[in-house]
Amino acid sequence: MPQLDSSKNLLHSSQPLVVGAVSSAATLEALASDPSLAEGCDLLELRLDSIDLAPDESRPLAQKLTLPLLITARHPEEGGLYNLDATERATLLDTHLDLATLMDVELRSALELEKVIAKAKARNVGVIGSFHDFNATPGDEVLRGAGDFALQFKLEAVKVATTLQSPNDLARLIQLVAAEKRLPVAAMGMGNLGRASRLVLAKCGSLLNYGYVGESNAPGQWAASELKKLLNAL
Ligand SMILES: O=C1C[C@@](O)(C(=O)O)C[C@@H](O)[C@@H]1O
Repeated sequence: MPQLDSSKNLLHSSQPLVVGAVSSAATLEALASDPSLAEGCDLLELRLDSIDLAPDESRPLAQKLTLPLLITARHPEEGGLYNLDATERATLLDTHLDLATLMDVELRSALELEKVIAKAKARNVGVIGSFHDFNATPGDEVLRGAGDFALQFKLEAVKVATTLQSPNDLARLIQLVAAEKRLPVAAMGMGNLGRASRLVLAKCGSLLNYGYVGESNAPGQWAASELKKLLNAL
């Protein structure tokens, strides 16, 4: 069920949204036959790199999903599986674009993926520029620079996922979401403070807040259904 909601509606939601990350073929198959597994999710992220199905296998499953879809084919240096090069990632994105409401590309790939980004924009698929650091949280100039890059490439939102090594790192992510007024921002921590960070950041202005459906694919995630319950309770 393609493009269930417009990207503008999602990206300008006044409420924090819960994104359910789908990272295996088994979970995609399970969701296609039982939509209730997506309980608590406002949208689903298809991690096309790690789902590891050919487009003619993944598309019919994705077509059965009943929530707006965010498509991602992650760069290997930012957590992507199977060492996919830019051409392979662009093909995965391109072959699922008609089913997507949002698309995630790493800021570092904005140039090499410019054709699929242009195609997404022409279809009103909102493009999120992302940055991931599985070791640390970089300095404030780098964190703020992510937004500058996203604006430079005319992307619709920016997302930052970093590993928190201290409460001060979390404070800096909170400052980032609170201060970024130019475009929608999503921020989340990984590591020991990851779970706490995802609650606080969602309440402080992070638009897209990732949990998992099926199996976790990042350190510090909540199950998406639990994340939604906790955010509602806070
Ligand atoms: O970039 C992100 C965020 C994430 O890594 C997380 O930390 O929850 C999960 C990924 O699937 C997604 O693409």
